[in-house]
Amino acid sequence: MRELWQRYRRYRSRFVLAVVLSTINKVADIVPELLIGAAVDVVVRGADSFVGELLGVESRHAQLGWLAAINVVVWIVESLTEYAAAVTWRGLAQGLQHDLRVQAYDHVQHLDLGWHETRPQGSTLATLNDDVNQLERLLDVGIPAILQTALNVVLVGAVFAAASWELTLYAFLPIPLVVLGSLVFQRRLEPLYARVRDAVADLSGALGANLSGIATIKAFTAEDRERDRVAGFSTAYREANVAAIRSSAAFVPLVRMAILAGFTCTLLLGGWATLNGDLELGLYSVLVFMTQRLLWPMTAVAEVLDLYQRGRASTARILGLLDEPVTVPAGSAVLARPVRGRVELRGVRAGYADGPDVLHDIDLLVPAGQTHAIVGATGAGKSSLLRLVLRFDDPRAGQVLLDGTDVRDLDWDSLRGSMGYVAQDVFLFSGTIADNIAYGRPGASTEEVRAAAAAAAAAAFIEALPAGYDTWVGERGVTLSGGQRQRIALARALLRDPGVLVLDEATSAVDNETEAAIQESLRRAGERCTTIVVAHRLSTVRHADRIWVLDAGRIAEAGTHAELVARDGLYAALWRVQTGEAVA
Ligand SMILES: Nc1ncnc2c1ncn2[C@@H]1O[C@H](COP(=O)(O)OP(=O)(O)OP(=O)(O)O)[C@@H](O)[C@H]1O
Repeated sequence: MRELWQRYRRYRSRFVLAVVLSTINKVADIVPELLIGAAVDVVVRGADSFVGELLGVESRHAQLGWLAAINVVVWIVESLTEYAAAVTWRGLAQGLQHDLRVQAYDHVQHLDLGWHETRPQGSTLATLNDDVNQLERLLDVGIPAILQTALNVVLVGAVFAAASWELTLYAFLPIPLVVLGSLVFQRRLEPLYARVRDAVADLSGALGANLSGIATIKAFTAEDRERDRVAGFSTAYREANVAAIRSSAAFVPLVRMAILAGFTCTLLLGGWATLNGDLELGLYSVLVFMTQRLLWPMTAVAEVLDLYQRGRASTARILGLLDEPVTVPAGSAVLARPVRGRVELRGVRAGYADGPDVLHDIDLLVPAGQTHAIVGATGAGKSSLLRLVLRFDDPRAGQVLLDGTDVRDLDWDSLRGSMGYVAQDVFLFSGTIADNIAYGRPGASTEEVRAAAAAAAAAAFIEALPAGYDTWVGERGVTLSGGQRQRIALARALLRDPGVLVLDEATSAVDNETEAAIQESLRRAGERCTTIVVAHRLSTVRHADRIWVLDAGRIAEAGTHAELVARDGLYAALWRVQTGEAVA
């Protein structure tokens, strides 16, 4: 909470305003009870009553009239401040939750790809959604309730103290008990709620993953198994909640017993004091009412505590997410545009997390404007190499350079802004085909989008669709075939007019004829940009200026297609297998 207070300074004034409004509201809320006492006092003591002496009015009727008038004013003030306080607290809660969510999301976007790959998506989603909502509830309901309870104690305490020190002592007797109980419960509840939050993250993680993999689940008739697995996570969530509820629910009866003691003392001792003439009847009635007002809200303390603990656990998770370090931070160097597109890897060694090296001693140069291919067996490290060029990861040793500058020194706009990338598994956003192509360069004209589609050999199939470029494609482009999606992704990359085009199996799902068409337009586009292609199908890359053959993370050989075939090494063997000249 302290961290929130420090991070979000701009909300402080609104917070203070909300506190002031709630305070006025609480004062106005207590006054009518004082007025009851004053009314009793008027009826019993007439001209000598407190109100009569205060206002200098003798008639009981007139005194009661004054009380009624004051009552009306107080009620109006109470209603207005109630409204204003609610709007302010809610505005604060909404504003803060919005800021936190957007900030946390933005931070998550900047976390390196490795972080995303090792953390279940659902868990991040749970933090961005549920945890932020939980915090909103704490600010919206919890904090005002805590404040109201505290104000209650202070204001009612003041009235009691003015009336009788003895009674104050008895009426307030339960409060230390309640506070002590709260502290004990809070300590017990904290780990329970942390468990609830973890359980909900696991549950959404499983749900998210299963929905993404629904086709696989169906294909393996794993529906029952998956239902049981989700049920397992749901059970863990339920049990975590039940444990927390059991503890927090035990709190209310404890508070009730404490209240009973306080109330009985005020009722009895106050009554006896009134009978003995030590306490005015009006004051006695006020005190009895006030004890109720003081003590009953204490039963809600448990609920508020509940909210507070949940809110705290959630806040810890959100702030934890915000504190995740960005391990691949942007540099600040800016490249002159247009970039030339010279890509070089010098003595690069790379791997993932704590795992072994997957690339060793890579020295590779792609001169500006050339098309180079990277081939090799599956798992040889081709995609890992491309990831270094895009700087999704940093190498463990060595350097990756673009136009002679270490990519670690470049700002994202210079580095990724000058690259066009088509990933192995294409991701299309929910939107039209035109939107998806234009994603490569927001603000591109319709003509430019169409030209890019033509260059990716996608124009014909798009125009044959009933809605053409306005065809809606789902989040994963589910309404399109694999080859169609690849071509849209290619158009999206080409529209950027990139200095370096990075293609990871970008045409693996299209037929030979379409691939030939794409090759042709890439050759034309390639005149302007450097192209780095990863492909299994060697016919895709045979015209490349240079082909690098990776074997178990090392460069085994390099050269043109003709050179490599003549060399009769690894590439030649692969080529023979693929062209059917050799039987593997
Ligand atoms: N995100 C990752 N985290 C950890 N290890 C990874 C990750 N991606 C790849 N690897 C490992 O790195 C090695 C090289 O994988 P990479 O994907 O670069 O190979 P590839 O040549 O592109 O294979 P393919 O042709 O099958 O796409 C493999 O042993 C793989 O297990």
